[in-house]
Amino acid sequence: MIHVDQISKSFGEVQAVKNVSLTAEDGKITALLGANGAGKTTSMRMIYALITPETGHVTVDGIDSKNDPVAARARMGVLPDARGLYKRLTARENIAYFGRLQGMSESDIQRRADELIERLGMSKFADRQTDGFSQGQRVKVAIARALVHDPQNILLDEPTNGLDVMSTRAIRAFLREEKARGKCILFSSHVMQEVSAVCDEITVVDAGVVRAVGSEAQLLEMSGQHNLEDAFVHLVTQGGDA
Ligand SMILES: Nc1ncnc2c1ncn2[C@@H]1O[C@H](COP(=O)(O)OP(=O)(O)OP(=O)(O)O)[C@@H](O)[C@H]1O
Repeated sequence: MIHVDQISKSFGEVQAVKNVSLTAEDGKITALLGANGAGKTTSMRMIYALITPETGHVTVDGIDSKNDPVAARARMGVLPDARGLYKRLTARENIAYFGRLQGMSESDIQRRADELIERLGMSKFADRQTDGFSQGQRVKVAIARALVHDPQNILLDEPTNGLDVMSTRAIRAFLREEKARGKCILFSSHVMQEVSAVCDEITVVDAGVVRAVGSEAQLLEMSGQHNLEDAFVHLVTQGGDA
């Protein structure tokens, strides 16, 4: 479970994130939904302890990430916005390398890599060097690598950005399976269809501020709209209340 309490971050004159709070529960998929520049990536980076918030704090399974960033990070698997892979390594070797960084045994790494390769539909390219991989292939490897240690909390920054329908569906199905296993999943997106398809809870951010929090049904009700896109536009232009 991830609890975010009033985090803020500025870059010079730009207040990228202002007092953002949210809770992502176990067994649920929670979205951070916002337009370009809304502050999603900055919020995610603070949540996964890559940058330090100027105000507020983040707890991951009750661990304060400012006090104990190493323990907090160990509880998370992160697909960051930059998905750099080691080009000379194969997909399987990229996954294994992360497993070693997590201190896993070789037998556990092998078992887990096999499982992730199968579940994410990577068998055909798992033993190829990742140099030249398509975007969808790269994202799958990056997800498998991030989740090699089977973390309780799964954080993904725009996971299906630029992916085709088959890759998008494979990732959605994977996230639903992880949710069924009781994992806490938090992802950022600007794609209404995506959020609508998989999310239980949605936090709407705009200009660094939380505009609304609720299920899709609740957001439709509070905005008086009939679909998430219209609700989103209404909430960010009318300034809905969290
Ligand atoms: N390193 C940085 N230096 C300066 N400004 C930054 C930096 N990182 C983010 N910002 C600014 O903070 C604001 C929020 O950016 P952020 O990347 O968090 O938005 P986002 O919601 O992830 O957007 P997108 O959907 O376009 O990726 C933007 O105005 C952006 O220009």
